Amino acid sequence: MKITRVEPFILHVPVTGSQIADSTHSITHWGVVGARIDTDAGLSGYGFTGTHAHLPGDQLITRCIATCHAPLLLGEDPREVQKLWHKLARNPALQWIGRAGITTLSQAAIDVALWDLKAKAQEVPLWQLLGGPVREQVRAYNTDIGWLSIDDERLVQGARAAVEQGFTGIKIKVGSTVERDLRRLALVRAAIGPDVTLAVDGNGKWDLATCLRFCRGAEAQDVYWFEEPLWYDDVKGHAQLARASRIPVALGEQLYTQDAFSEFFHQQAIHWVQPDVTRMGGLTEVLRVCEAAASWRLPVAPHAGDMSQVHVHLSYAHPACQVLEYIPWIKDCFTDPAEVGEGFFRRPALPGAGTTPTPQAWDRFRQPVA
Ligand SMILES: O=C(NO)[C@H](O)[C@H](O)[C@H](O)CO
Ligand SMILES: [Mg+2]
Repeated sequence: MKITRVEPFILHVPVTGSQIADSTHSITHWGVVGARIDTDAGLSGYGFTGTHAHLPGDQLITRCIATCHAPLLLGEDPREVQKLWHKLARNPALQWIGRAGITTLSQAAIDVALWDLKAKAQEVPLWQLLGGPVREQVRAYNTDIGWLSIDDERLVQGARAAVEQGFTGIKIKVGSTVERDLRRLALVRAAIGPDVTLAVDGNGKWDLATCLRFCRGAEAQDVYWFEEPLWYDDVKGHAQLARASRIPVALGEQLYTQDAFSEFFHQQAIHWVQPDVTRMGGLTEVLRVCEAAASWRLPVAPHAGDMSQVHVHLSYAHPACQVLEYIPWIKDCFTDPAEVGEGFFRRPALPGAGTTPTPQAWDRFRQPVA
C-alpha cells in the first residue's frame, strides 16, 4: 500500500452553549485541524489535532502538513507507523525549527491518520489493533458541566444532571479566586454526594502559594485530582505541591514529548498522567508514555484534545488507562462518535481510529486551509 495524497483540513465546531471558559481560555469553537491521507488501495485515513479554532494558527498547522510533512510521506507505506513517526519527528530541518509546537501538532494529525489507515486496512477498530480490550468498560468523567463561564446555580444543576445521567465522575474548573473556587467546589460536592469522583482543573493559572492555599481548603471535599495546578513546565513547583498537599496532581495535556513526562515521573511531581495524541505528535508517542506510566505504577487519564474520539480506543486497550474525559462538542462530527451511556464510554464498533468525519460535518464546518 502506498500514500498517494495528503490533504489538510480545518473544521471549526461550536462548543456547548456557544461559549466556554477555563482559567486561561475562553472559546466559542473547537478546532479540528487535520489531514486526510489517501492510498493506492482506495483507503483514506483521517487524523487531527485540537485547537481553539484560531484560524491563522490553524492555517500554520495545515501549511506545515501540506508543505513540510506531506512531501516526506508520498510513496511511503502508511502501515509503517513507527518508521514514519521517526522520519517526520527526526527530520533534521523540521527538528531544528520545532521539537515541540506546530510541527508536533501537524505530526499528530498525520500519525493518527496513519493509525486510522492501519486499523481500516485490517478492518478492525483501533482498540483491537492495539491488542484488544483489557476492560469491559471505560469510565467517563464529565468536564462539560464545570466551566468557569457557568454560574454557581447552573454549575450545581449541571453536576446533578450529570449524576442523574449516570456519570460517576465530574471535573470543575478552578483558577479564578481561591474563595470563589472553594465555594463552588463545596456546592458541587454537596450536590453530588460523596461517591462521585470530583476533580478540579486549574489550566496552569496559579502560583505555588495560591495552589497551597486552595489545597488547604479543598482537602475536605475529597478532590480526586488537581489538574494543571501550576505552569505547564514547572516540574519543581509540581513536585513541591505534590509533597505539601494530599490532593493528587494531574497533568500532561500541554506536554509534547515522552521526555517531558519522564522529568515529572523522576521528580515525583505527578500522580495522574494525561497525555494527548493531539499534542504529542500522535498516538505513537502517547503509547510510549502509557508504557512509562505503567512502569512507574501511575494511572493514565488521557486528555480530551481529541474529544476522546481516539482516546476511547486507547482506554479500552491499554491497562494503564483508568478513566477518560467526556467533552461532547465534536462527537457528532464523526461516523463513530465517542458516546457515553450510564457513565461509561461505548466501545467503538467501526474499523479505524474513530476519526472519520461525516459528510455533513465535512460540509458544514470546513474552513479555508489558506
Ligand atoms: O483543560 C481541559 N481539559 O482538561 C480543556 O481541554 C480546556 O479547558 C479546553 O481546551 C478549553 O481551553
Ligand atoms: Mg485540563
